[in-house]
Amino acid sequence: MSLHHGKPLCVSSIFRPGLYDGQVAIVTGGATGIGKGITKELLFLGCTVVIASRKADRLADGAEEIRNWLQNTGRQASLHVLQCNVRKEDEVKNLISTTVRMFGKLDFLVNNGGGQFLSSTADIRLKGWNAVVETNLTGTFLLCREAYNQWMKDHGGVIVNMAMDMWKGYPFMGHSGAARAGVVNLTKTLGVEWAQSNVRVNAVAPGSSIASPTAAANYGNANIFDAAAVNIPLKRTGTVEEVSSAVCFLLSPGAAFITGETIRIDGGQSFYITPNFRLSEDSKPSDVYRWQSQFDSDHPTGTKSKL
Ligand SMILES: CCCCCCCCC/C=C/C(=O)SCCNC(=O)CCNC(=O)[C@H](O)C(C)(C)COP(=O)(O)OP(=O)(O)OC[C@H]1O[C@@H](n2cnc3c(N)ncnc32)[C@H](O)[C@@H]1OP(=O)(O)O
Ligand SMILES: NC(=O)C1=CN([C@@H]2O[C@H](COP(=O)(O)OP(=O)(O)OC[C@H]3O[C@@H](n4cnc5c(N)ncnc54)[C@H](OP(=O)(O)O)[C@@H]3O)[C@@H](O)[C@H]2O)C=CC1
Repeated sequence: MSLHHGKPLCVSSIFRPGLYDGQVAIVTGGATGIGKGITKELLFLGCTVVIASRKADRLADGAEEIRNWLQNTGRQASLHVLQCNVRKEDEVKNLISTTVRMFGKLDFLVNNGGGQFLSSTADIRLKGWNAVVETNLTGTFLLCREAYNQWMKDHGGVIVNMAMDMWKGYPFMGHSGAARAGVVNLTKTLGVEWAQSNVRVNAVAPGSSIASPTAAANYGNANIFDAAAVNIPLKRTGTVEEVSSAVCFLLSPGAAFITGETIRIDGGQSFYITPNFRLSEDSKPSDVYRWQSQFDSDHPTGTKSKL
């Protein structure tokens, strides 16, 4: 552990201190989980960060925790909070315009906010489908469009979007898998369309394995991510910091010649097995998928692992 102004430096970033001095970023969903990790690293590297999501109490609690944490590293936080539901066009427009008005610029946009619920696709109601697609795909589109039109078109910038391990489809998350595949495709398109404005657009695709209390709470099981480890070639779950460092790389000049790309952060999981779901032992080839959860005691996935 190193010391900074006599205080223990309790975080490490592989990037040089001050890398993002004077830069301004928006991180959606920046008060929890992966977004909080990204916010911390950007602040640590000198960036001004605006975190934005739906719930004011979450934003306030997250901001307080982040400020306290940053103080312990000996740095001053330039952290700001704006409420925004990415599904609402007027709120997205307001988030971008307020940020540009307050800080005079917008260098980075991290479209991290999002999520879904588990359901067999046959049981998803239209309202639920729309909620997930609007959150993950339409919200990403709206934020990209507004960031570009209101600032980046004339000044350049970098955008990082959020995908997931939907490469082979995503049983029981059909809505989110489809939306995230759309995000990957949109990322390629924008990488080409906006290159003329020196705007780079990339994405990260975490495996189903980045543990955070808020993410796990969404599925009603605090250990839901741990159960994924057995199907990950690197034999462990990932951390929010490991997503953050990939995002910070994509935002950095080190990635100046990378655009339209999606980086997998999944310990090799997506090259090995479809996440978390498997055909039941008695299924015939024509059978529909039957969900066997990692927690199904009759068929614990772990005992079937060949690794
Ligand atoms: C074993 C291994 C596994 C392993 C599984 C591990 C997964 C790891 C991979 C991915 C990890 C992550 O993404 S972790 C991130 C997790 N975090 C999140 O998901 C947070 C954000 N999510 C959400 O807010 C919600 O899920 C989302 C649906 C998107 C928005 O909800 P809202 O309440 O705002 O939406 P509304 O517009 O009110 O519409 C809600 C409608 O959605 C549907 N709906 C919502 N929740 C529902 C539910 N639980 N079940 C059915 N249907 C539901 C209903 O139709 C609702 O309508 P009514 O019928 O009228 O009520
Ligand atoms: N954890 C994992 O293994 C994986 C996560 N992901 C994705 O990474 C991102 C971060 O997830 P994670 O940190 O794990 O989970 P969290 O549940 O902690 O984070 C989700 C964040 O998104 C925000 N959010 C959700 N809906 C909206 C909305 N409509 N408008 C604005 N903000 C919204 C939430 O804030 P609020 O409730 O205040 O709106 C919350 O801060 C998500 O997109 C997630 O789906 C992808 C693959 C794997």
